[in-house]
Parts: sequence; C-alpha cells; structure tokens
Amino acid sequence: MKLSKTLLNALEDPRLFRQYAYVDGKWTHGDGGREEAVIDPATGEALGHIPWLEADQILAAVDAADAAFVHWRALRADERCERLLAWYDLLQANREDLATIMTLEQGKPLPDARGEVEYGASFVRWFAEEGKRTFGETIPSHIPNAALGTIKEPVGIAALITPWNFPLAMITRKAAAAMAAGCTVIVKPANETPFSALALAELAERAGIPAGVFNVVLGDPPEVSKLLCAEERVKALSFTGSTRVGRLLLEQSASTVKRVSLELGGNAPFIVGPDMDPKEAAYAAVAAKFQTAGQDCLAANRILVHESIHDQFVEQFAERMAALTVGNGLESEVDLGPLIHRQAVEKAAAIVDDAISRGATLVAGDQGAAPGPNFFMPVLLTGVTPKMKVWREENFAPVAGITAYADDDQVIEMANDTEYGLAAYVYTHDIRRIWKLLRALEYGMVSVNSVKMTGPPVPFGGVKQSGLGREGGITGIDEYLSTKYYCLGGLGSVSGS
Ligand SMILES: NC(=O)c1ccc[n+]([C@@H]2O[C@H](COP(=O)([O-])OP(=O)(O)OC[C@H]3O[C@@H](n4cnc5c(N)ncnc54)[C@H](O)[C@@H]3O)[C@@H](O)[C@H]2O)c1
Ligand SMILES: N[C@@H](CC=O)C(=O)O
Repeated sequence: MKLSKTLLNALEDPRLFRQYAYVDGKWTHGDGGREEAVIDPATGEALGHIPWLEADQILAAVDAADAAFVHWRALRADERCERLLAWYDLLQANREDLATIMTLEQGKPLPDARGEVEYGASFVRWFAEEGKRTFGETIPSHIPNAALGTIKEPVGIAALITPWNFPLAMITRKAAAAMAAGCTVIVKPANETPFSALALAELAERAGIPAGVFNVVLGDPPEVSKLLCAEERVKALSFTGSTRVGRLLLEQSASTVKRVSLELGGNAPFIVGPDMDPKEAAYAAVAAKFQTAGQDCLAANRILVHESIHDQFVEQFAERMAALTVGNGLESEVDLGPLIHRQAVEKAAAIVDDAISRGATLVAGDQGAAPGPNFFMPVLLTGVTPKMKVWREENFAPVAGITAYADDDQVIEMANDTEYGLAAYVYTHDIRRIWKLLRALEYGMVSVNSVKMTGPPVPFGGVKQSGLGREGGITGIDEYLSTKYYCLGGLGSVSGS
C-alpha cells in the first residue's frame, strides 16, 4: 500500500486515515491482492488505495456481524446509547480531520465538509436517544383471559450501501439508527469516498463499539452488493444512491425477502410564485441549486418561475451565479469544488448540449474558465422543456434550467412530470397557493420558503421512483426493527380491559 503524504500531512491525527477494510474490529487487506486508487477530484492525484475484498472475506464480515449481533442486541438500550454518544463526541472532537478527509476525497469546499460532519454526527446523537424509545404497545384484549401487546426487536444484520456525494452523513443516518435499534451493520461505501467511512470505523472502535458491530467492506460494487443481497443472514438492506442501482438491489434482495429501504435520485422542482420578490427567490434558487456543486439529491433541478417575474428572476439568478467561485475545496472562499470525476463532467456537458440543441438558451456558463479537468463552471439555461435531458434526468451538476409557467395548475403538472418524487421547493407568500401546491405535489418532502429542509428530527425520503422508507425522524429507526406481537393466554380474571 502506498501512503498518501498529502492526506497524512493534512491530518492532526494520521490514524484516521486508513487504507484497509474494517471487519470484526480488525483492519483487513484484500486476500486476492486487488486494490483501487482513490483520487482527489480537484487535482487528479491518488490520495491512497483501498483493497478489494474477496467473496469469502465479505462472508467473513457477515459471520462477524452475526456473532456480534447476539451480544449487541442483548445490551440495554441505554448501554448502546452511551456507546453511540461516545462515538458522537469523537466525531465532534475530530471534526477538522474528518472534514479534511472529506474535502480531499469528495471535493466539496471545507466549510461544507465541516457542515456535513456536524450533520452526520447529529444523526448519531439523535438515534442514540431514539434507541431508548422503541416502545411496544399494550393492546386491549378481545380474547378472554389474555393480555396482548407488541415488542420491538432488532431485525438483525443490516447492509448499508452508500454514495459518494455525502460520504459521512449518508452512513451515520443509517448506521446510528440500525445500531441504536440493536442491529449490527456492514457498510459498503462508494469506492470514490471510502476514507470517510474508514475514519468512522476508527472512531467507532475508540468509542467502545464492540468488534463486529460496525464493519466496512470494500471491493467491486456489483460483486459485493450481490453477495450481501443474496446472504440470508443479512436481514435489512438500506441503500442510498441512484434509482438505477436501487432498482437492481431491490431485485437482488427479493430472493431473501429483505427489509429494503431506498433513498434514490431526485429531480426537484423549485417553484417561484408571481408574488415573490425576484431577487429573494433567485438567491434562494442559487443556494438550492449549487450546494455540493449540484451533486445533491435535493438540488433544484428544474426551476419553474411565474411568467410575470421570469425575466427579472433570470437576471438576478445570473448575477448571483456569476459571483460563485469555483476551485479546490481546500482553498478559502471557494463555493463550488470539482465534480466527482471526469465522467460526471462529460455527462454535464452532454446535458447542456442536448438542451441547446433542443432550443434552450445558454445564458451563462463558459467552460473555458474551468480550473481543471474535473471542474464544471455553473451553467444557466432558459427555455427548458420536458423534452430535454436537463428536465427528465437528475443532472447532478451545476446546471440550472429555468422554465416559465402561466398558472398554478400548469406548474403542478410540470413539477409532477417526472418519475422522481424526492423533494420540491415552493417560494410564495400566498397561503392559498402554498396549501394547494403542498397537497398537489407528488413528493416525499416539500419545503416552503426555505432552502434548508433536512436534519435529524425529520422523516427524509421520497415517493415514486425516489425510494422506499424514511430515514431520520421518529420513524427512521423502524426500518431496523420488527414488531413482535404477543398473546399471553390463560391469565384468568386479571385480563379483560
Ligand atoms: N435520496 C437520498 O437521500 C440520496 C442521498 C444522496 C444521494 N442520492 C442519490 O445518489 C446518486 C449519486 O450517488 P452515486 O453516483 O454514488 O450512486 P450509485 O447508485 O452509482 O452508487 C451508490 C452506491 O452503490 C454502489 N454501486 C454502484 N453501482 C453498483 C452496482 N451495479 N451494483 C451494486 N452496487 C453498485 C456504489 O459503489 C455506491 O456505494 C444520485 O442519484 C443521488 O440523487 C440520494
Ligand atoms: N442533502 C441530502 C443528501 C442528498 O444527496 C441529505 O441531506 O440527505
């Protein structure tokens, strides 16, 4: 294994940088000698290497998680809470190093990376507490001399497969819920951003999370996912990523009838009502579009503006967009880092070309100014229509497409014209319009007059082909619990009410 000087030198605690998988409390190399370089998307340099585990090593992780489950589930909820809170404290204490690792492997600006560490840690604290509230219920009995009720029990091993755009928070939102419920987990992070996951493992170990409870496996994604989906002892699969891969994993999980949670792609409409101040709405739209360089499932993908304020909105949007700085996320004052890799840049360029060839107007977006091969300068297109890729696909890039609409009914139809249903934004101060849109939009999450909508207390998730289940909130832990109903018969006259 080659050691990355860049990463090691950048960390206060170099032991957070691990180039091994983490199975059963041990740092593990790949038995077959296969490995993959992890690239800094800003510079194209290799940050380090990760091993690819072989099939029997993946099954060894399942063995470890299975053995650990017996002891972990037997702990009291408050004992698991203490360990998770210790993990939370360590995430906070190591925030700067975790953010540096994230910026280097993912590319997002350092302040955003710090924000994600905070965000990711907040799920650990939330679920540490929620684990103490997995209440069952007492059911008034309809059976003579019997007491009826339910108990919530951990489902067992949970496989967690996560994407590269939020390398830490997408793991903790799942893992903390599962572990608080009493499950053990096997995390398969994206190969582009494994070092955040491995740093989480190092801190979990330091927090006293027992061996086998939190495992990180690495390898060929289709191979590893297939093995985990086919494995009967893995009872739950929680996946965050593209709708394409989500469909595949749902299919692969059918043979073992797993509990499946899917957090998939989005194609968020950002609706601006005629009563809005164009500047206020345009600034909000820029914030909702360009976070993580547009590589966010919540990114405003289609900006739908009432025709009466369209031109002023476009002007304000363009002005605000022009002020965004693109560069290496380690530098100060950078708003947008690189895209994750060259293919993402090529996809973005193809989406822009497709829109222009179908009649959209390119208002701004000179790619000649890009500071490197993986960077994509923000693009503004107007006259976007449903025939264009920029409308139909989640562009996952800093490409903003604006369309004018005439009335509420038309904008509802436009907004719902997609297979996706994750999040929608509505900007208007008209309470009747707010209520009408809120009810008519086919989305799992609707944010009115606010760019920020996420956080531990809310049920995060989509409808249609944006996913199944909810993460976070008071129901997020239910994805990892099963309900056992009991009927205690023959109790005599004590029962009956
Ligand atoms: N709804 C949400 O909460 C949410 C959050 C973040 C990202 N996302 C979505 O994630 C997508 C971007 O992330 P991505 O590019 O990493 O997604 P992706 O689907 O390509 O990859 C996600 C994970 O699946 C693995 N994977 C890739 N191909 C696979 C295959 N053929 N078989 C099995 N596993 C495979 C990857 O290694 C990674 O760990 C976007 O669509 C985005 O909207 C959704
Ligand atoms: N921003 C989202 C992640 C989507 O890519 C979140 O908060 O979960």
